[in-house]
Parts: sequence; C-alpha cells; structure tokens
Amino acid sequence: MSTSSLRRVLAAPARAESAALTASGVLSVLRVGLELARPWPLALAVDHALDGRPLPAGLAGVPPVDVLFAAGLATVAVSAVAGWLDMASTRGAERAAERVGAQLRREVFAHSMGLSLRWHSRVRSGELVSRITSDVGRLLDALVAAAVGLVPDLVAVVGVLVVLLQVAPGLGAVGLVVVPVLAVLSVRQRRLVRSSQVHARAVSGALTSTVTDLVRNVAAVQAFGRHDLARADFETRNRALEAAGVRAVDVETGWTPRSDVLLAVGSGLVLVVGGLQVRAGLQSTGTLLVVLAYVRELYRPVRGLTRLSAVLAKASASADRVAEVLDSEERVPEPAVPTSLRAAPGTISLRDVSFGYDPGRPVLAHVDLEVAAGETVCLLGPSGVGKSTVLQLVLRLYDVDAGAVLVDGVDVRDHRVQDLRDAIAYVPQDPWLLDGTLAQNVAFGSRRGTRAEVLQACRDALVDEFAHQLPGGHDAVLGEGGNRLSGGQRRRVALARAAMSPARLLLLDEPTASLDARAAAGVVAAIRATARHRTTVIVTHDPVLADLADRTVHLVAGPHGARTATTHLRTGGGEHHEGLPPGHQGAAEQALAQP
Ligand SMILES: Nc1ncnc2c1ncn2[C@@H]1O[C@H](COP(=O)(O)OP(=O)(O)OP(=O)(O)O)[C@@H](O)[C@H]1O
Repeated sequence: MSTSSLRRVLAAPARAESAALTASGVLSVLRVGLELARPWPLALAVDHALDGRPLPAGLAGVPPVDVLFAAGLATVAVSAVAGWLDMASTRGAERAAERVGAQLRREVFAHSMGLSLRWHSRVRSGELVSRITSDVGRLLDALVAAAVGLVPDLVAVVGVLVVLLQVAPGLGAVGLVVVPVLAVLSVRQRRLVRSSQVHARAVSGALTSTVTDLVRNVAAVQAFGRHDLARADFETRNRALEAAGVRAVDVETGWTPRSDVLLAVGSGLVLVVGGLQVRAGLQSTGTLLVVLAYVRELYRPVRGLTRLSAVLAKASASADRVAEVLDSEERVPEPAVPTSLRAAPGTISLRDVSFGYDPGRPVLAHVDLEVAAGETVCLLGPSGVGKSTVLQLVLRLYDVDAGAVLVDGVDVRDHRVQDLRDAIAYVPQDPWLLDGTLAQNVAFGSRRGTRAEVLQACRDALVDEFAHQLPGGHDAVLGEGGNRLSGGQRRRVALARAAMSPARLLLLDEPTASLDARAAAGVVAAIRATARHRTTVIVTHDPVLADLADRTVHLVAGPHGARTATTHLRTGGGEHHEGLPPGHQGAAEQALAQP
C-alpha cells in the first residue's frame, strides 16, 4: 500500500506541475555535477603548485603561484554557482509543491463533501481536518525532497563511484566495501520509520478530533465547570501523541550514527591502504586526497537518500490516510438513467420503509406515508421515534434498507441527487449556520437568489425583528455555527433560508422550537404563506403548528422500529389546498400503515 498510495494520491495533481518539478530536478543534478568537481582545484594545487609535479598538457608552463590562485578562484566559483543552483531548484520545487498541495486539498475536500452521512458519522470531523491539512503537508515535504534530492543524490552516488573507480580503481573499491551493508540497513530502517509514522499519524488524528470536539463544546465545559474532564481527555491524547512522536524521532535519528560510522569505516580503510601505497610510491598524495575527498563526498548524498527514505516513509503513512478518503465510494449513488422531476408541487410517499443507522438497530420498520401534492402533513410522535429520520430519507441523506421513498411517484433513487435536493427546502432541527453574514446564510437556500429576495425572506421569517439590531444589519457576521445568535434567532434564519428557496417540497423539523409564543405565531404565519404552493411535512410537538396541517400522522414505537399508526384529518385550522387531488380528504382518514 505504501508507495502505491503515494503514487495514487500525488500522481494526478503532480502531473500538472511536472515541468516545474523536472526543472528543479535538472538544476539539482547540475548542482551535484558542480559539487563533484569541487575536489579538483585542491588536487591541482597540492600536486602541481606545492609538490612540483608537471601540469597536464593543456596547462604546461603556467606558473605554480598562478595555479594556486586559479585553484582558489575555482573553489569560490564552484561554491557560488552550486549555492545558486541549490536555491533555484529548492524554490522551484517548493512552489510547485504548494500548488500540488492546494489541488490535493481541493480534491480531498470536494470528495469528502460528497460522501454519505454514514461515512461522516464514522470518521470524526477532526480526523478529516487533520488529513486535509497536516497529512497533505507531509506529502508536500516528500514531493519537494524527492524533486530536489532523489535524482541528484542518486546521480551524486553513481558519479562518485564512477570517478573513484577511474581515478584509483583499487583504492576506490576499498572505500566502497561499506556500500552494500548501508543499502541493506537503510531498507530495514525505512520499514521501521514507516511503521512508527503510521502509528504517530493515527494518534495525531485522534488528538485533533478530541480538540475539535472540546473546542466546539467549550460552553458546556465552562457551564458545568468540567475543565478537569476536558483537560484529562486532552491529556490522554496529548500524552499518546508525545509518546508516539518521541518514538518516531528515536527511530528516525537512531540511524544517523550507524550510517556515519559505516561511511567513516570506508574513509579509514582508504586512509590506511592509500597511505601505505603513497609510502610505497605506488600512489601520489594528491590522488589519495582526491579519493579521500570523494569517499567523504559520499556522506552527503547517502545521508540525503537516507533522509529522503525517512521522509517518504512518513509521507506514505500520510498517503494511506489521504487515499482512504479519496478511495471511499460511500456516496449516495446516482441512477444510471435519471427521471426528471416535475416543476409543480410534488407528492411524497413512503412505501413499506425499513431503515436503521446501524445494522441490527432498526429505527423505522414497515412505515407507510402518503403526502399529496400541495398538502401539509404534521408528523407527530414521541422523542427518538424516527420523525427526523423520515425527513432525512426523503432528502436521501440516507438510503432505505427496504421499501421505497417516492417523490412525484418515482423512487428517490431514480432522481438525480442534485435535482432531488434542489426540489426540497429543509429546515433541520439544529439549524446549520455557516460562519458568514446573515444575508449569506439566508442566500444559501437558493442558487439564484437576489439581494431583494434575501431581504423579503428575512421579513417573512421575522428575521428583521433582530437583524436591525445586529452590527452590520443583514451583513452582520454570525460566527462559527451562527454562535452570535440566540437559538430562536438561528431557527428564524434557517426558516428564511427555506422561505427564499424555490423548492416545491418543504420539510420542517421542529420549526418553532425555542421561539416564544409571539415569534412562533409569526413564523407559523410565514410558513402558511410559503407552504401555500408547496407540499409540506412538518415534524413538531407544537399544537399551534399542528393546527396548520391538513393531516397529522403519528409515528409510534414498535418492537422492531417505528411505524406510522394513525392519521387524523384536521378540521379546525387545516386548509383545503388547491393542489389536493379530488377525494383526497377521505383518503386522509384511513389508516396509512397496515401492521
Ligand atoms: N446519525 C445517527 N446515527 C445513529 N443513530 C441515530 C442517528 N440519528 C438518529 N439516530 C437514532 O435514530 C432514532 C430516531 O432518531 P430521530 O432523530 O429520527 O428521532 P425523532 O423522532 O426526530 O426524535 P426527536 O423528537 O427527539 O427529535 C433515535 O433512536 C436516535 O438515537
């Protein structure tokens, strides 16, 4: 899974940056080439300017002092150009990696937004945040390290080997006896680093989840004075991460002295064997110095490759976590041949529906419900019986386990998901508000809503009663989750959102909860207005709201999940909607569910 998930995750976004990444690689190879030339000025100076050996044919006759100056200048020039190449290649790779990171975050985020609520309830939100931010960050570190390190370091190692074997084959071979041992040990090291990183990443994700949860519930922590519990929860995760981090660092750094000692053994062997050869007149001092310099020159790329291997091991642990999100197909499936939804108010039906969030824990069993076009139905029942669940099945936030939910007489699984959602305005029990302005939150209810429509919806849902007192009025920022508003104000914003939606099916979950009697009456009036041309299902415990409905349907708990039991026609407050089919009221009186 390791390298394959790295490839799986990075291949597509990195392809767009392949030119920039290749350019960085080429600049790095040039830098390595220059660095390979670094020992030569030293050899020239020692052998020809100091030891008086004859210069190579092309340089014959150059005075020794000039050779010394030229060697000094060449040393500076090589370092300056190598430094510039280093900067240019690293900058190019890091910029490209930032763009790859932005694209990858975009992909993971977009994919996760389409995954089913079952998936989201399993993977905690902090975990997802940690994968989109810090795991992607680690992948970018690996991308930069590979672009500027992998090829150049390999080129450097091969280059040093070739030069060594050409300059002094016997002496070079002595210095290289340690290389196979290094290779075997570094493969083992990579495995150790990877497994310690897999654990550290999992523990880090768990800490992020706990912190996200505690911060979101800071009001509860303070209200109950349970800082002790919050600190203990945090501390358990924090200590686990500390331990995992320390272990990962130990595993990673433990390698350095071993590789350094092995390389030093190579240098030591060359010094002893080469020194004996110089004493015997079989080798020049300059050549010995060059061979020693090249063996030492191996340190850097070998260390670089080891570090790269650790970075790749870390990144592959992160790539597994990112790939797990991208590879998840747990989304609401689209039909092969979608059926179009009509533009007029539609019907809603549940036919023998059974459903449970978790296997073996049914919530609804054999539920039947018919809502005619333009009708308003109130869904009543004890807490936890499954009323909100019915609304979520109509929205297709979840798919039924058995039976079918139909809109306009067509199974919701045969509608395009987006068409279905566009056809429904939903006010959930806990209004989902975003950290934007009041107007932005209301406009969320419609793709094409104008400012005038937003203001009208705010008037209809009595948002204006408090909007004018907010700093900035309709453009006031509501805070995370709308936390600068009261519960009742949040609910009115959610209602305004539904009021401005052009959808022809309206699903309201406890729309008057946390409103005082006066505000509830106002909202009820607004709902009557918006519900006139829509098919509406209202979940409520509020008798005033129940009076709005054409019918009330009771959901009662049974031994194997809830089922609809009785249905009542409203005679007092209910209206006869024009959209009701002829004879519908008689149908409304009959029991909908057959036990
Ligand atoms: N996301 C979920 N995962 C697992 N179980 C859930 C989930 N949401 C709801 N449930 C369970 O499903 C059952 C029905 O919940 P639902 O919210 O539909 O009830 P309700 O009738 O709307 O209750 P209330 O009147 O209190 O809002 C409950 O037992 C609840 O514990």
